[in-house]
Amino acid sequence: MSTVDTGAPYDENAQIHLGVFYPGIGAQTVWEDANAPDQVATDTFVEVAQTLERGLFDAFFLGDGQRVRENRGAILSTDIAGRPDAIIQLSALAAVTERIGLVATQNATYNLPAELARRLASLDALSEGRAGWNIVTTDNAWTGENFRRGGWLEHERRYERATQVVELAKQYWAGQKVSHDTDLVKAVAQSRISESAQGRPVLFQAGDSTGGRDLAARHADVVFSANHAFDDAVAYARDLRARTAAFGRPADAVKILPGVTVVLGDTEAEAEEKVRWLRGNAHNGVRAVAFLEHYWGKDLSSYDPEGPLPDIDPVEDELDPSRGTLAIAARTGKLEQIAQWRKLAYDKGLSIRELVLEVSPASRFHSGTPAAVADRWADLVRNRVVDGFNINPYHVRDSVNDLVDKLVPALQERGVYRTEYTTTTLRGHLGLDDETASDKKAS
Ligand SMILES: Cc1cc2nc3c(=O)[nH]c(=O)nc-3n(C[C@H](O)[C@H](O)[C@H](O)COP(=O)(O)O)c2cc1C
Repeated sequence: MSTVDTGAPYDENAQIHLGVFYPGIGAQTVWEDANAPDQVATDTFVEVAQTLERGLFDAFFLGDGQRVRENRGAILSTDIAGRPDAIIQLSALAAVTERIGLVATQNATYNLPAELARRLASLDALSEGRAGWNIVTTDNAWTGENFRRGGWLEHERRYERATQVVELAKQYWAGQKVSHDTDLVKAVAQSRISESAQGRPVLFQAGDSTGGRDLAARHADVVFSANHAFDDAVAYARDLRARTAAFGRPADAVKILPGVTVVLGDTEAEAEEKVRWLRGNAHNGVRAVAFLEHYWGKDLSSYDPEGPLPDIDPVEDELDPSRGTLAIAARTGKLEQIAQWRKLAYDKGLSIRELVLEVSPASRFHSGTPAAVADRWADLVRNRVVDGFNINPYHVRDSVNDLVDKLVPALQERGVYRTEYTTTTLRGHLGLDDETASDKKAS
């Protein structure tokens, strides 16, 4: 029995829900490996989705980046360029899969509600009720420059707009007549979208601030959470469930799936060795200097990655929050952040590369033997700390195969994971209530 207070009761029969995600941008996946397929080819994602369906996964999930990050006028070396639009890519996958859910990340800052609702409903119809929308607000001004003619919305305004866009999408999906006119969104008319096998797309949410959590608590079915470490995950579950109850919903109405990278080995030592290799790969010398350049806003290529941190100060425009280079909490304190890094590097005698390895967010590894990871996860879902995980494979082929062939059987042995699909829709796989009726009442 549980002694952990997560805001939901211990459940001996809890089942784990699994998704696999690929970020729209970023360097969490090793694409350069000789055995890794092409990072944008349709065939690659057909292979992944079909493998995951064999592993009875709830969902295949794509992140979105409408403009890749830049560093000194060039695409940041860690970013993937040329990834197709998630909804279009998932529509192709709908044709070659039968059961797995298909979740598209789409931002609520730059999309128009009627058009977005229609595209998502189209994916839902094509896939016969397997679509999901991961609602994000997108925190950088580079994307803004491609839309809104260079305009950019402040953090709180982005969540105001996102709330309006989601509420409008729900109205369109419920077949309501829409009439909405604010300084952020104008929308009129009735949509001709028909209901899918699951009523409407499942709503995921990603974004960890108060505004993000409230949006999830109010409207989401699932949250793609950033809180994977045990204490953070417990605190997050309690917080989200209190917010959800405050919006008049059952406290645990929103499924919590943190993003993690799973590294499996036949022994603990082998798994640890793989983690070391992966971290080193993600933050080799060139990437470590590029990481710092992103904060300094200056060409640091003359600095030796194995040497000390630059002793020069960052340029002013990189301090502007609209640059989106830092997590929101750290944005106001860039100089302070750099001062902290200098102290850390000095105290521990770290080089640029070692420091970046130490402070970068690429540490959400859940690693070990399949049995050890399955034991840990069974404990977490039964204690209701999480409802499952959204896994970012570190390698397109090898790590996806490992999940399906090694981790899934270990979870099944522990009775926390399905042995066949018993439902046909994403809403069904996730065990979510049909909220379509309440959408209709609410609007
Ligand atoms: C786990 C996670 C995944 C995210 N994925 C995306 C993404 O694929 N595309 C995107 O534009 N923003 C993505 N975001 C960024 C959010 O949309 C948001 O802009 C950012 O987290 C800042 O908001 P916050 O302060 O509420 O966290 C993601 C955020 C989180 C926490």
